[in-house]
Amino acid sequence: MPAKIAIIGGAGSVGATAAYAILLRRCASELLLVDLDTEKCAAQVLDLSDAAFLSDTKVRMGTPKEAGQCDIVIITAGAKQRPGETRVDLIGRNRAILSSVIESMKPFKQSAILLLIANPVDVLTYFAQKLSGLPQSQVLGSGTYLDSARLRSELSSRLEVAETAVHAYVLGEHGDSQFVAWSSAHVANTPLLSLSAMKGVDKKKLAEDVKNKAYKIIEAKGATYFGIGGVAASICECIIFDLRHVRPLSHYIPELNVCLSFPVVLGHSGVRQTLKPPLTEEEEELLKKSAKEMRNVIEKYELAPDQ
Ligand SMILES: NC(=O)C1=CN([C@@H]2O[C@H](COP(=O)(O)OP(=O)(O)OC[C@H]3O[C@@H](n4cnc5c(N)ncnc54)[C@H](O)[C@@H]3O)[C@@H](O)[C@H]2O)C=CC1
Ligand SMILES: CC(=O)C(=O)O
Repeated sequence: MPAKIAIIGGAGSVGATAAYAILLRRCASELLLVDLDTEKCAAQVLDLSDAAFLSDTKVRMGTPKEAGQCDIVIITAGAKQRPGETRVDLIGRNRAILSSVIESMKPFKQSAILLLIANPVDVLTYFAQKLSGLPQSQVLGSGTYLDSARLRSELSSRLEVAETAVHAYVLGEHGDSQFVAWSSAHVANTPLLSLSAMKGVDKKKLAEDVKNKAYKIIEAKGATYFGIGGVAASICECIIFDLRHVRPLSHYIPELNVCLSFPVVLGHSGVRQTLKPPLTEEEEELLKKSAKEMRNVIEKYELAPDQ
């Protein structure tokens, strides 16, 4: 299995945790960590080498040019939220970092998949599509995969059903304008909202708790990284083994002219198909609102010089 994965921002908490998860899932032959902080990056490689006995993956430090020739390039480089900051508050800093890392990696291997994780992930996915010149289907963001995992975990414990049987998605922005597609959520084809275990559940509060989970973690420990590390490894596995799993990921939606999350079929060539679930009128309104917020940020930063 000759797949090569690079992580730009690999010395950071998310990059190193993603590296560890990828190593444990044995989905790459070679894993390259790239970071401006070369001293810390070298130390992360050394630390990860202590776990190498669990895996066949070779982990080493790499250059941006080498990363551009990898099968998957994960971008975690960027500032993280301080307590109280939103993801969108990071756009000025992270848009500039994104431009510089993409330029430094060019030319890309033609079939490379770019996986955006740095925040605000939907807007950065949109800009990465423009800046990289790669086909839109090959540039995707982790989007609401993490939020949907948080939702399913919460529902699974309330319903006392395994998470894999709970089909429920958080859609839209990976951020404050996200919403839960309650109307299409189901367990074994039984609409979720008709289940007796859902009676008395405050759906609004549950959705707010899911939305605010990152804020709660950041407030107490400064960053989130285990969940997203697992999400990154799962996305890589799906791409490398052409698994065609359906996952809610950020990708370009032509009719909205933004990147945000709907479920997609994910395979070796990236996003193969968008599967937009049926939405109620109210959910359609929430979707439009989320897209509008993304578009406003894009328009503000589209022509702005890097700062
Ligand atoms: N999409 C998601 O669900 C999640 C996204 N994140 C985002 O991931 C990003 C990274 O978070 P952490 O790893 O906690 O931050 P961190 O501060 O631990 O790591 C960021 C790394 O990026 C590196 N970096 C900065 N500029 C660079 C450049 N030009 N080239 C190469 N490396 C560069 C830094 O040296 C640092 O090692 C943040 O934007 C955060 O908001 C975090 C958790 C979940
Ligand atoms: C930080 C972030 O985006 C998250 O944990 O959802």
